[in-house]
Amino acid sequence: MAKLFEEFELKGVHFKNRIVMAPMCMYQSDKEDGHVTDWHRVHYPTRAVGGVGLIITEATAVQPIGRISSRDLGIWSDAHIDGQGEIVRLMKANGAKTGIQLAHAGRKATVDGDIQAPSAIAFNDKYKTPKAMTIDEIDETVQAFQDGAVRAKKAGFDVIEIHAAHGYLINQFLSPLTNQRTDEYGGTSENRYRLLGRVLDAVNAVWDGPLFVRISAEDYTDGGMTPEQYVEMTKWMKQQHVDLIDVSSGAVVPAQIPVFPGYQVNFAETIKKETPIATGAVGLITEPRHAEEILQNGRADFIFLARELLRNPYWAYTAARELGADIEAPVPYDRGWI
Ligand SMILES: Cc1cc2nc3c(=O)[nH]c(=O)nc-3n(C[C@H](O)[C@H](O)[C@H](O)COP(=O)(O)O)c2cc1C
Repeated sequence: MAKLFEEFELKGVHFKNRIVMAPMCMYQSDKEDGHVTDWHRVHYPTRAVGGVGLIITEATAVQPIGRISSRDLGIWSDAHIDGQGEIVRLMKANGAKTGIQLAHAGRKATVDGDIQAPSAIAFNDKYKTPKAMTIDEIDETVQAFQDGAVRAKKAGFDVIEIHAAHGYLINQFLSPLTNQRTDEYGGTSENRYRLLGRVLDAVNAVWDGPLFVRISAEDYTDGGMTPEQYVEMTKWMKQQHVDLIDVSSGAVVPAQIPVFPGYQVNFAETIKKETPIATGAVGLITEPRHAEEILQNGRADFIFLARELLRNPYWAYTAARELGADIEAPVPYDRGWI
């Protein structure tokens, strides 16, 4: 049996295969209110019908000030629970486990008004210069992640992923390139980790399901973070009951990224072996045999796919045929999936 179709369990949640839909912003909320729309109601359950084991929905803002765009999904108010619950129900009804990525954009927010970050440094000249966060604002943000987790639980999600990658707020604290604070949130790796550590504690207090963290393992810039440096932090994450590190890279500062099939897999492998902890490999993985190689060689535990699932929501079916795995078709598709 192909490993891609082997089951997996984390904290009592059973995954039917190792195929994960990576979070992808759709920017399809109406009226800047962060609510789910028909687009989400069609887009996400379609991937469930297509056989994806776990669907992690897009970066979902825990505070309006932390939106990447004004059309991001939100979970900053109780009014968001019903809409999120509806897409969870539709995904589950079609056989997938469900995850939400809790997010705050920090200095990469493109909303009206002031934006926040660890330090008052703009990403580039196209972005606003953020205000350096006060301790009170940090406290409010930690609380917002906890409130978001409570709402995600009420909506019925199986997995919470904390977005600590791609140069968004938590990542801005983790990397010395973006964090030039001189208080207890900046300087040493312990201090730069403090915001993520507090967010994980706050989420753990209200959440006992599988907990993932997405990191940018490599900043591709001198003086920035590397996978080896992240090993120290992923050990701390493991102590804080994190079950899986979703290993992405880049976007912390403008940098040239060498991109090729599987370009981030080595980072997932380093984190997995050195921590050790379960990892997700992501980034230009499109071929079933490539996915199988990564799993069989013990380089990661889950395969996260993003753009390939935009092209082919039935990738799991395609992969099963190619790898000779026998997977259950949705009953109405039985005559087609043979
Ligand atoms: C349209 C689009 C939206 C994305 N939005 C998010 C997001 O909300 N959160 C996130 O962590 N990554 C996001 N990403 C990055 C993907 O999750 C993934 O890491 C990246 O596309 C590389 O994987 P791929 O080669 O399979 O597409 C996005 C990517 C795309 C193409």
